[in-house]
Amino acid sequence: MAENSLPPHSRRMGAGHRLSVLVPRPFDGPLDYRSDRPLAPGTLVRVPLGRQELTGCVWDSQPSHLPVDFRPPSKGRVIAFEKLRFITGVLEHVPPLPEDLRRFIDWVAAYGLSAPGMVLAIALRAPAQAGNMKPAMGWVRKAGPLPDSLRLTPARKAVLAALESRSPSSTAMLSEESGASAAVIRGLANAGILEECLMEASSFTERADPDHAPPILSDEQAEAAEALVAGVEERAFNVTLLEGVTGSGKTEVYFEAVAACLKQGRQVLVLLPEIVLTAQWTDRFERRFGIRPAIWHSELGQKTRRETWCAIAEGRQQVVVGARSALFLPFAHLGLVVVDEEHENTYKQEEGVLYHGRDMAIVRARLVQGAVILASATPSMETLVNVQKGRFRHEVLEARHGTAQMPEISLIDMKENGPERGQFLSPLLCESIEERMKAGEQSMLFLNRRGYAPMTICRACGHRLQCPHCSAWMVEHRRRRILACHHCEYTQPLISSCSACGAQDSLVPIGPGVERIHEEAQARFPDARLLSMASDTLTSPTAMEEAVRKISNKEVDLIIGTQVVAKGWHFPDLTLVGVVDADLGLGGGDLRAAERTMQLLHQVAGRAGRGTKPGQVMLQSYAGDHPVMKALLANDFISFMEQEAAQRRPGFWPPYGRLAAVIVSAPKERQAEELARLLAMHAPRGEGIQVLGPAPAPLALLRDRYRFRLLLRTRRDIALQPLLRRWLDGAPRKNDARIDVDVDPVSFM
Ligand SMILES: Nc1ncnc2c1ncn2[C@@H]1O[C@H](COP(=O)(O)OP(=O)(O)OP(=O)(O)O)[C@@H](O)[C@H]1O
Ligand SMILES: [Zn+2]
Repeated sequence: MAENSLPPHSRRMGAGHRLSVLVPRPFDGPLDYRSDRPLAPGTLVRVPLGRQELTGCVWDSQPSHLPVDFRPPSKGRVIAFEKLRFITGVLEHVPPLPEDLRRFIDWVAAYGLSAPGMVLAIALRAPAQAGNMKPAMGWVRKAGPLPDSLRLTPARKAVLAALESRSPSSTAMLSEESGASAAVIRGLANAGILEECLMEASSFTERADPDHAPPILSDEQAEAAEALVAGVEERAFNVTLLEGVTGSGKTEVYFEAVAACLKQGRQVLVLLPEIVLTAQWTDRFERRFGIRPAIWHSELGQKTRRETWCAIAEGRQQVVVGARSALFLPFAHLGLVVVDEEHENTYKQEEGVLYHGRDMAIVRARLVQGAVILASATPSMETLVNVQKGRFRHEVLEARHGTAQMPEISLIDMKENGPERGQFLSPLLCESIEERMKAGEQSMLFLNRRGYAPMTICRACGHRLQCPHCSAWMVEHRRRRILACHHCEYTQPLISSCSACGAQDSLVPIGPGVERIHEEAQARFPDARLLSMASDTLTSPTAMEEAVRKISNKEVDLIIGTQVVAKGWHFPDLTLVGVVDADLGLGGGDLRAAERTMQLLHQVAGRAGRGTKPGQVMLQSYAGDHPVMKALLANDFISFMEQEAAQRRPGFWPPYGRLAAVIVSAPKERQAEELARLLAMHAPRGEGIQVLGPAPAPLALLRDRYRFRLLLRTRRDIALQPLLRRWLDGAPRKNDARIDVDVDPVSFM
């Protein structure tokens, strides 16, 4: 190959080539290595770093692909070629990271001011473990287009034809299907027509059938589906909000767009806000398309993870459903991304590399000229504003599917009609549950709080049990017989005497968690069959599947759960939803507290009456006059969001302005505070730019670190990233003090 035709990432100099390699470590950009042959960008390589050896990726950062506003700083010192270390190996059998994924990684890093290597680490979680993978003996696929010079005997033709319908294939299967001998297959491999590959017997991927079992859509559904299909058929970037009341069939409708994408031979990614929802979703997918899709989330085993990763890179796996990290999969030809329940906060990654799954889904799709569908009954303010501005399209489903009606919502004023002391379920709510049980219908009690009681207090001295590492109360988990901090991993066994005054049996639980509601329900309805659903008791998709099965088979009368029960479930016999504490989310008063409470309560209310029987929702509240309660009772989401918008617009609060949180933390309070004050002194200034704080974070102590927060707020037309870079690059890096940046913060803790 002529020297000047080599790409710049592998320039030839002296003996070998200079390679740019991004490694999964928090550097500003890729590092330079030396290789004795040029390697294409995307190739996964093993490289030495200090005394370690890591898997990295040959990189081709092109800052010109990023908007000027958030280009990362250009690279500093160039190391002399002779001093570069050699790469130690190439992961020959692992597909390279495609260009659009590399650009996506650059984008996520630049937008969130994260180290690109740490973003790459998310994408490498599966293949990095594949370093030692060897091709499976006897598994083959076509190596590429057939050379013109190839002599095609009938036997060879038969082998290639058999591979059309099933690839990769084992030699034995191929020989059986084509009638050709193993020698013919070996001959093709020796001629370079077939290649051995990584696949194992279990990983043969079936094709989804877009016409397997299409539903009969209502007129309203058909119209929306048609628009979504058109979006896919454009083969250009576009975003549509599919807004439909709970139970309107949003899933069935966007399945039509999935079918259209499959017909084009392109891949589909569907994001769900909770892993536990995948079980019911994959069942529905299977009924519609005849096969199960690939599933992607953090709890997959290594083997499945590797196989799925390769199948997606090779384009064999057509549909993936998963958590936000699925955005970092190496799709060969992605055509459609669906973000179901787009308003959900769980799409925000809050640890490590911070990113918002919904927003990054849109970036990912734009890089591949794909379509995006955002589905929700209660779209986020961000999305609604994008619709208003004409950036997103909008399809609406106003009616529930079939004969199902929207549930009737009522409020129980706890000031007037509350329960007796020490209890949490009002007489009105209990009566309704009893009625439903008599009628053979199911009820659900919702309380967004895990454990038995959120706080434990000593009756003798007033001491409250607190986490020694965080400014948070210890939460009693009676079933597990522990006290747990919900902000760190600290737990301790239940104690019987006060840790402050030593008084015996003086500790009393304050307030309810789901476990306590379960206990109360058990006492009130001794004959009822109860089922608890909380994220700490139903941890795996399989446990969830079992719970769902029980509910669907009517082996349960009363479901008691935290927010996992609120999400997209469909239980036709569930007719009553009781919200134990409707005011719970309104405290704390962060920017989106009201919006979020509204969305959550609307969502949980939407579980009632989805079948033929009408549904009823009862909200226990002390704040009946609150706009959220009024909006829920009037079923008027639109006016509520308009009021919210009117409150946020003047102060340039998101989505009318931009926000980034800067969190300063240190093991000593004074250290953190000093650095935070210093930052405030050097804060960016200018018209439309404002810095709020520093103030102690609501979680002032977390994992033994004291925390202070600053908030940078700008007008929408001012980009945050360059301001943040200039501001924070100048900050002193002192001892153990740390500065974390959260662009577009969702949590204000
Ligand atoms: N056209 C249709 N034909 C047959 N069944 C349908 C049709 N549309 C919807 N359904 C069924 O109605 C139920 C509700 O639909 P779906 O779960 O898609 O609603 P949704 O809009 O996603 O609700 P939510 O926002 O509450 O999750 C499902 O069981 C679904 O299979
Ligand atoms: Zn803690």
